[in-house]
Amino acid sequence: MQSSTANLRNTFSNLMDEDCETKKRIGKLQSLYSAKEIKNVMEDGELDYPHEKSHPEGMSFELSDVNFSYPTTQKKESSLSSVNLKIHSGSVVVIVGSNGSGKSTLIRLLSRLYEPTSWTYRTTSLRESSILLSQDHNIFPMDSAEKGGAKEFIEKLDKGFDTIIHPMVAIAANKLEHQPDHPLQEEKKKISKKSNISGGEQQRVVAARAFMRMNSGKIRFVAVDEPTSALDSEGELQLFTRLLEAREGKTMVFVTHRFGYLTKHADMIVCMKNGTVEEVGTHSELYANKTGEYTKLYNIQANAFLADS
Ligand SMILES: Nc1ncnc2c1ncn2[C@@H]1O[C@H](COP(=O)(O)OP(=O)(O)OP(=O)(O)O)[C@@H](O)[C@H]1O
Repeated sequence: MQSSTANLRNTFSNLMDEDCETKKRIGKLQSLYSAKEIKNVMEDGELDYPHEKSHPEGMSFELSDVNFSYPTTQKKESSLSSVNLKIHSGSVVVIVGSNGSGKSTLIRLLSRLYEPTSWTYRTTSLRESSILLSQDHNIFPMDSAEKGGAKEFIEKLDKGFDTIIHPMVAIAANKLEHQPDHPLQEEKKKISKKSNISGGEQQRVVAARAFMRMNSGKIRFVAVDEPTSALDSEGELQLFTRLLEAREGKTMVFVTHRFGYLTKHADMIVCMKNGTVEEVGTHSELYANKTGEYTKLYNIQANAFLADS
């Protein structure tokens, strides 16, 4: 089993220019970096992510020679190999690539679902400043909002916004079947039945929750891993439009298989292949390379569309 050898740095140049004391502390942490990396010990950062007033821009990232293997993997190859990438503050970035090329792994590392070996900022503080919309989600009761495209279908449910979508109490109580006196048993009885909603409707609820979190004013990074795989075309367009409308002061990174609206609006497209960054550029820059990976993937979709019409 190969251990995680991610080497990921998050740089906040504006902050470093602004705040001398912070700069000194970051310098101290960075001087410790190599030693920690050798021991492969994850240390949480010491700093809170800066408040919106002192740091109104989106997060910026710099990945320097990042290698990453999942702790549980049986595979010899790393999921990411020698990834170098700069993501500028406030930019909209789209990650594309074929299945298994490393797109989700990259966005998970940026969102710190998996830990690199060293980091400057406190995990909890970074999480307060980030949102990840992904395919793997839990739906919590009561989440709803118009921007996520969930309002219309929620209003049609028998109990509307009072509907409990996933009775988490019931799930927890299932583990307590041999403890009849446990207080959760009472809660379980109160929940009559689970309300089934479709995959696309679930994605709308998850998106709605993300918009609710954006209202906190703390969000500086929005990571979106294929949140629209089950949405219809209209729902997808609406969601992307609303996310892009909310982009001010935020860096947004999307993973998608669908070319079109998002790739056209991206400040930067990252095209992955076999765990490496194959190409980086705008749509027109990448499409100018007629033998490139991006052009190949784009043409497969464009040709399929033409064949259908
Ligand atoms: N949780 C995991 N544990 C072990 N290996 C994983 C895990 N998730 C992904 N991998 C492996 O890491 C590599 C990159 O996977 P990743 O999910 O990042 O690709 P992707 O480009 O997002 O693929 P897709 O387009 O199919 O979603 C693949 O070889 C995959 O099998």
